[in-house]
Amino acid sequence: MSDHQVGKIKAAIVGASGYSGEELLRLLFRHDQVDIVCVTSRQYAGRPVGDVFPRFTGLDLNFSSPSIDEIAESADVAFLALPHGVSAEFAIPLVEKGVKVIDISADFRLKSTEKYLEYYNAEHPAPELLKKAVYGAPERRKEAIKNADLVACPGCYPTSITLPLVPLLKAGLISSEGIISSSMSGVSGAGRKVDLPFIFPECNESVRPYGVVGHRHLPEIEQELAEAAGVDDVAINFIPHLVPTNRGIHSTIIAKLKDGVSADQIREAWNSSYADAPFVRVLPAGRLADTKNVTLTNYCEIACATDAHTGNVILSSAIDNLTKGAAGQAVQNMNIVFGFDEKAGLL
Ligand SMILES: NC(=O)C1=CN([C@@H]2O[C@H](COP(=O)(O)OP(=O)(O)OC[C@H]3O[C@@H](n4cnc5c(N)ncnc54)[C@H](OP(=O)(O)O)[C@@H]3O)[C@@H](O)[C@H]2O)C=CC1
Ligand SMILES: CC(=O)N[C@@H](CCC(=O)OP(=O)(O)O)C(=O)O
Repeated sequence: MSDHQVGKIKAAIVGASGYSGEELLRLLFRHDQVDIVCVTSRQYAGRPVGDVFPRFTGLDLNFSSPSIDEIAESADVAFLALPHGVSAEFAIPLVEKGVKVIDISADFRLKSTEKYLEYYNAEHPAPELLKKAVYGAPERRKEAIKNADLVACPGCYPTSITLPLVPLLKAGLISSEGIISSSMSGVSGAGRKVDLPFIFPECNESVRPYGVVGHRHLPEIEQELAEAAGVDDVAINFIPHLVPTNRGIHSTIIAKLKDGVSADQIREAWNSSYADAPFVRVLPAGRLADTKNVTLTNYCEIACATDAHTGNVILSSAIDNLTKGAAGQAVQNMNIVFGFDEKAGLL
């Protein structure tokens, strides 16, 4: 038994005043094996957490703005809930100082530095560290995550798209060509900031696509699908939409079925791939996924319908973008890294 299985670990939440940070607070406060020792925010440093998030009123914890050395001295694990680019600045020294890093940003998700430059308009800040980072999809990388010093948590849209598609590509039930995902996200996906297109009157009573060509999640999704299909490249259409809800992502994915493949075979492939995946819920025939059934949970529900008319399968998946799409998956990864029950703090 490792030391961590007998005692509590100390966690820092870096970027705790944002939406992913708030969700980490909610989940880690109720985690029996974790003590939150440090919650960072530049703008709210010195103020009680309950001042900024009234639902935490009464908790004896203040925001602070410590140096990276101070974070490393106080914590066994650091969750980075920071904008991409900034996250790497923290990850590099923290990993060097032996702190386990669970990064929620996009900085270490892409294996290709060329793709990072193309989609994030910046040279990758730490190509050497990128080689050590493990893409933290617990359903397919659990063994690698166990030994990781740096876990790159998958993006929210990519989580909702890869969970239904990967087992089907691996089993050769669908073609890797011509996949389309039309996905919808609640407004918290854009972060906790004041920005005109995201204020209430602009989003309410509105459904709008954005980033329909070349969204920054595209190379991440394609990287994971190509690996599953066992090919060098996969090209998909990914069409995100902003919808007037606070939380939740729904993806409707269309893929070409291989000859003779039935909906039952699709569900069988999912059930067998996800037999040991506590947070994937395969829905029975006749049901499709619904964000309201996963809100504030770490579940991803997946469902399918086959269409004999076109020979396509229509996949439907739903997650809470802040839980399975961000903080919940991060806690799931922390549980795996430290040898805790994968579900701890998440049910
Ligand atoms: N929202 C979502 O649904 C998802 C978000 N993510 C990713 O998680 C990360 C956080 O996202 P989200 O919670 O939405 O973001 P928010 O904008 O809500 O919060 C960002 C946090 O980072 C802190 N911060 C910003 N700039 C700096 C800086 N230069 N130095 C130190 N701290 C800084 C802010 O605190 P302060 O300004 O007070 O210092 C704040 O706590 C991003 O990389 C995002 O892409 C991933 C999956 C889903
Ligand atoms: C609604 C909205 O704006 N969503 C964000 C994605 C959410 C997010 O932060 O993406 P990561 O998972 O990469 O961190 C976007 O489209 O860029």
